[in-house]
Amino acid sequence: MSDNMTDNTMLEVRDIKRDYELPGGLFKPKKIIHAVKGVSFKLERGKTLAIVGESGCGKSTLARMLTFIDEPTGGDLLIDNKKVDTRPGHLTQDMRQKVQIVFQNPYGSLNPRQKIGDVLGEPLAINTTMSAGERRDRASEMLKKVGLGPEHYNRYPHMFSGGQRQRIAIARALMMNPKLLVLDEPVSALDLSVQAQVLNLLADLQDEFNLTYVFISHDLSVVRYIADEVMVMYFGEAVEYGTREEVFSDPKHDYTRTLFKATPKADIESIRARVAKKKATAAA
Ligand SMILES: Nc1ncnc2c1ncn2[C@@H]1O[C@H](COP(=O)(O)OP(=O)(O)OP(=O)(O)O)[C@@H](O)[C@H]1O
Repeated sequence: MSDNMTDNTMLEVRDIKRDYELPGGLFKPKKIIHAVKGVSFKLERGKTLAIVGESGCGKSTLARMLTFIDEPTGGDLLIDNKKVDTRPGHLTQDMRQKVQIVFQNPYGSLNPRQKIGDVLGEPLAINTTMSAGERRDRASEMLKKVGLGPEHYNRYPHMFSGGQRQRIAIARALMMNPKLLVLDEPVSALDLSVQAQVLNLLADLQDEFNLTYVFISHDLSVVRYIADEVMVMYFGEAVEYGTREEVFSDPKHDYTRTLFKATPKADIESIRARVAKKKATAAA
């Protein structure tokens, strides 16, 4: 048996880099920004890697490279044990479908004039030969999976709360049966109690579909709840990388210690308590 057949790795990133060139002017030389300076990690199927760090550390750039929005300037990206050809025009349809992204503010990406049922059916209309009836069934089924109902099918984005809109964005991301979800600050714009509900939903969907998550966040309380592994980024570099237990119980890097000190413990306890309470209610 080849290694690939036994390997449970969903995502492997080898020394990935992204530079941005800022054009110069008459008296100003052009400038290169090293947004991501060579990051490597491996993530197993069904697991969650949280990427933490303050604004500007390169988290979103990494997210954009993992989802093929930005082309890396160096390094390799392997998804499902296949090396991805990230050059424009070379990405296969199959690879594109395997990876989806959910952003912090789904409102920006939802067409205000499109009914939610059509929002969900669109990826199927573009990428499959499914009939309108089949698309409708699948969209309704997915609405149910994210905790919404058939009555929501014909409503417009403005008729939903922030938490519901994030559920819709998650549903849309799942329509093509992806294997990897990149979640870029998916709960940061939501109230704490709604955050807990959406995190719970993500955990349930992960179990049900064996999804692999890369979860970008600046919020350590959320990371502590959701992550199996944690990477801390600082000025484009991964300064810390390990299991959640390792990173939280024994942070190695000064930056991580400073980051942890800045997070009130009450936040962590409060989100854990809310999630536990929600789970208990659901089980009752
Ligand atoms: N398209 C771009 N052109 C030029 N520079 C960019 C571009 N995108 C990002 N950068 C720069 O790259 C660095 C990393 O940015 P990035 O958005 O990845 O950080 P981040 O950690 O996600 O921050 P935030 O949480 O604020 O989004 C920053 O210095 C940023 O200014």
